[in-house]
Amino acid sequence: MLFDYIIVGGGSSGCVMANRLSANGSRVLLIEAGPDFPPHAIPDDILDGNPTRAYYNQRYQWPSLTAAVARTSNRRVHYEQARVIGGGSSINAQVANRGGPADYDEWASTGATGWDWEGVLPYFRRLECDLDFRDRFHGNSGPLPISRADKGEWSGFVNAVSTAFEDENIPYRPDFNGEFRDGHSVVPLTNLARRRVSAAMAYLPESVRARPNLIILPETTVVKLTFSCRQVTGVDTDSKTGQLSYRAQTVILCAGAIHSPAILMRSGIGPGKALSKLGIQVIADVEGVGKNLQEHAGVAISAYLKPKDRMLPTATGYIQMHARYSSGHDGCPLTDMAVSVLAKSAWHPVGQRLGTLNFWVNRVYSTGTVSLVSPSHLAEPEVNFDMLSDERDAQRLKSAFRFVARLINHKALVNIALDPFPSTWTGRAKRIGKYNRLNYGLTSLLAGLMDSSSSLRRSLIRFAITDGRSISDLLTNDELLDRFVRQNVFGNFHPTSTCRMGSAQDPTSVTDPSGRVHGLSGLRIADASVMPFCPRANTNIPTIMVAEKMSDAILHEREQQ
Ligand SMILES: Cc1cc2nc3c(=O)[nH]c(=O)nc-3n(C[C@H](O)[C@H](O)[C@H](O)COP(=O)(O)OP(=O)(O)OC[C@H]3O[C@@H](n4cnc5c(N)ncnc54)[C@H](O)[C@@H]3O)c2cc1C
Repeated sequence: MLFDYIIVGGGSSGCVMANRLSANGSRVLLIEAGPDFPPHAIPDDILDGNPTRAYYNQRYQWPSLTAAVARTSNRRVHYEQARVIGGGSSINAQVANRGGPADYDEWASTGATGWDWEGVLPYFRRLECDLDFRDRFHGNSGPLPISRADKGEWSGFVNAVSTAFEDENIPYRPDFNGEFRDGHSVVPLTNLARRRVSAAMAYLPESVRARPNLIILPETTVVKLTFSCRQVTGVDTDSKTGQLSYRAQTVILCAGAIHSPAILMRSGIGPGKALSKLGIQVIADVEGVGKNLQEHAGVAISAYLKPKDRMLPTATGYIQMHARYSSGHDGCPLTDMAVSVLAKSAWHPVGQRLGTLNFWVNRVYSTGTVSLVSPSHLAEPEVNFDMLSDERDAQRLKSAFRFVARLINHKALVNIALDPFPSTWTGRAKRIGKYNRLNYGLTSLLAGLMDSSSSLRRSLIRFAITDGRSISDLLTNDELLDRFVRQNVFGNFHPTSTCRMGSAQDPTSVTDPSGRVHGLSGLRIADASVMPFCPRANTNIPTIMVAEKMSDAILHEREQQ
């Protein structure tokens, strides 16, 4: 069968595309490497309003994907990327930030014509059904519900952080998706009645799945694209049942910022020399494929909370507050930094006792790469983030550490956030964050010891939770702080920009502003990889906006033909 569209990847962007492009009768094939869960069979950990169980469930991830984080630390870690219908939106923390007008105006100024704020706002409105705000910034009839936990649910810890922010001139702003200045707020969530709503749930309900012109093919990996000269004609796939090819007039890559460039390169589209070295026949020498990789680089400070200041078991989510502020560093824009405030740091008993200020550089300048080590689809691409390689990012993350250390010692917090310590979401914290009985047992034991005496707690924090460094050690020794941030920096699972949009004259760009890959026909990209740079927001809602706008452009062009 010849499809009108093959969509590769059923993640945040792919679900949008499948819905919008199949609405007018076009024949659409959606191919997803991971499992599909129709609305009546969604696993409980995906539905959970508290995302920490789904976060680290290996069943929903690419198991062998690793990444080098920062050049100076030689650290290569498992990098969580979704492999399940709904993609990142099925396992993410459900935070629904948009980023601000300046992000998109800058996108447009770098060659993504039409992607300025006025150009993207209609699509932010179209994707959402905001349950709290009705004004020109918000949509109230889109597929994706966005709601905010009640401020009254804030724990004692989060209320005290709010007081500290107010004293730092970072005031409370009720609507983070409508006010774009420095401030702190309740977190907007892709969440309805305390349950997750993924892109799959929002865009692929039973009514859409029932369309006879839409086929969803789960547990099937796209190996590479097929061509006739420079015209893409379809895809080769691999699954448990064998290798099959499918044909379409247009293939749309929605495989995310790590796997879309990998599929391109396996197919011969990318940096010619590097592909030739691997024995891959070069179809189009597009230097920008896999370059310009960005992520929000961050570290964290955590503290032990007294029982009365912890999150109530009945409260929604686990990130209760989000803040943005301006670093004031030379050459950096306003609201370039972000802090998310976790009223509990993980699902387990230790996590329930720890509050965390997770802070990151929200407008990053460092860039990394995705490259191939083998032409085989069975080998994951090599991911090098090179976080903090741009000195502005390193300096701002260090300043942020000093700022958050001051915040946690604010008078409103000193009797609430006890024994604060530098923390990171890496190594030990990640291993113990996996949802299983052994980790529950271990953390129950550790939690009991932490509660039993303050001196024992301090020793445990110093020697079992951290690597022995205290906040004051890092504040008094810049070299130590520098080493700490470079060795412990981690992203927020927000990879973007490896196939960035731009003009055909720009050698770093891969697609035009409608997602068409330069120099080829029948091929588009419509996921987080096309973003010219990572916006000042968690990336799920911006990605869904990208797919909404791209699908509109495709349908519009089809109408004109
Ligand atoms: C653990 C985690 C937490 C996050 N937290 C947040 C948050 O709270 N808020 C927020 O805004 N953002 C968050 N994000 C980021 C956000 O979810 C992503 O930016 C967004 O999902 C990206 O959408 P995408 O469509 O580009 O890619 P994805 O959603 O990753 O979708 C890509 C899909 O393509 C499939 N695929 C890849 N290669 C192939 C192939 N060869 N063949 C077939 N299928 C393939 C994958 O299996 C996947 O399902 C988080 C992400 C993760 C992983």
